[in-house]
Amino acid sequence: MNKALFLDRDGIINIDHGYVYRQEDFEFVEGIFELCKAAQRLGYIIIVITNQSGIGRGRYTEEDFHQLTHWMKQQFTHQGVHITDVYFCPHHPTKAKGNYLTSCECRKPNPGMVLSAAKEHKIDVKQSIFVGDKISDMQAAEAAGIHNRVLVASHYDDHKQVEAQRIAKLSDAIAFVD
Ligand SMILES: O=P(O)(O)OC[C@@H](O)[C@H]1O[C@@H](OP(=O)(O)O)[C@@H](O)[C@@H](O)[C@@H]1O
Ligand SMILES: [Mg+2]
Ligand SMILES: [Zn+2]
Repeated sequence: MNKALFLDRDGIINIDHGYVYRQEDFEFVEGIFELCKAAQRLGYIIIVITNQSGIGRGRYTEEDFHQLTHWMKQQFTHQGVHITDVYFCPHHPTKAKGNYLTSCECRKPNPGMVLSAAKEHKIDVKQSIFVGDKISDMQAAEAAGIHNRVLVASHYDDHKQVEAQRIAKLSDAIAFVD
């Protein structure tokens, strides 16, 4: 069984400027490469779990997302970090168009993407860690059975009750990877 570092994307890997889909708007968060390198050294595989309702909302296309993802993975490769897989949810239950308008199992706070990743990559969730910036990340992680949950402070934190280890900035997450 593998253990994984699950990473949210917007707000954790890159600064969440709102529905980012172009390289020029993709700004890496300070400390992300160091966090990934530390996790890799300890034997974690790295999986990205991201809601991309911008696709369903018609702001950008799946092709735009895949192009940006390809580029993002290259940047990690240049830093010596291998991203094993990227899971995304293009849906939204009320704001999306056409077939994207659905209450799916993959959109966080639902655990669908984490569960698919666990199955496809033989991941033991109990040995894994999820780092996110929204309560919905922590809810998805909890529902998937991940105990080691780290919530990085962001303007999204509405201080709802959620069991997570709260940290001020991404670089503090390294302490929870062991
Ligand atoms: O943080 P992750 O899961 O990687 O991605 C979140 C994004 O898809 C977007 O999610 C949106 O929320 P809604 O999807 O509209 O609720 C907003 O928060 C956007 O600012 C944000 O860019
Ligand atoms: Mg986020
Ligand atoms: Zn979905």
